[in-house]
Amino acid sequence: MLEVKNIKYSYNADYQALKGVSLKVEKGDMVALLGKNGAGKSTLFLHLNGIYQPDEGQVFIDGEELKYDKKSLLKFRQKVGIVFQNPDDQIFAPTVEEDVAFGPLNLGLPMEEVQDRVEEALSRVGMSGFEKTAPHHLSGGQKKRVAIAGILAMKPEVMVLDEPTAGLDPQGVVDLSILLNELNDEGITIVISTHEVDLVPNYAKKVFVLVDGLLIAEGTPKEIFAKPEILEQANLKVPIVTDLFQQLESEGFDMKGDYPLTIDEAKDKFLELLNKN
Ligand SMILES: Nc1ncnc2c1ncn2[C@@H]1O[C@H](COP(=O)(O)OP(=O)(O)OP(=O)(O)O)[C@@H](O)[C@H]1O
Repeated sequence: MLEVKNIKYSYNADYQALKGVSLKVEKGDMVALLGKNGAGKSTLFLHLNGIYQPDEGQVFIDGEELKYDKKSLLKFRQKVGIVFQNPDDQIFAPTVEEDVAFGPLNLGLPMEEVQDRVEEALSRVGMSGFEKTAPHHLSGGQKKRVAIAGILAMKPEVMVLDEPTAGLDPQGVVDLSILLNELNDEGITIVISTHEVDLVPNYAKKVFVLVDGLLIAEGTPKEIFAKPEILEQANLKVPIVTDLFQQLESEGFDMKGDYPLTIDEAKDKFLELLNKN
């Protein structure tokens, strides 16, 4: 439903940040975009609702091409909401509630509906009670939650989150993973960029790997984390539990090529190995 075709983008004449990226995200999917610092993840995301216009290539939603006139952009942005890497780039209103209300008000929704959406969005990110607070009095993690609420209040079909866990405390990371899984279960398509490989298998059905402005691989987390050459090229590591089982294999445990990616999978594998010995 969200499709990018051969996007090229240069910030200046001698540096091309995206060198021809194509990808498709199916409706209802939850995907992760992995890549080292400077790979082009944010640049790609800023194309997904027309903040950047590519030098070449196109972006489509539900088969409809994004044009860069006001009407097309507005329509596209109702469907695709982006949570920026830095919440200070997103939050600008004098109070939290005004900030979260900004998008729904711009859609021309009645005041009562706007208030309901603001209340619900703040509650879902654990920020009820901060309605009247000035955003610059919030911590980094709290600002991130408000930025997410602002996009949630728009009720988008697709949510794009650029490193959403950066700046969150450990419980905040768990809460966000749960929220994203809930939103995905409710039918929202989710695209996330991250460096946190330990979390990826907990939510991503599919992973894309970006290296120097080019996608070099796509597949399930199992497929991607089983390819050391891809991980090395992208400066990525396997999840820590996978690393543990790879080390156990070198101590003589037979993994049959199947390495756990999550704590739950690791627990099952341990029990299986213990029962055999
Ligand atoms: N506004 C800009 N002007 C010039 N170059 C830029 C600009 N923004 C990004 N770049 C360059 O484009 C490349 C891709 O940057 P981008 O921010 O998309 O990477 P990223 O994968 O999101 O990195 P990170 O993981 O560090 O957030 C980098 O080499 C970066 O220096």
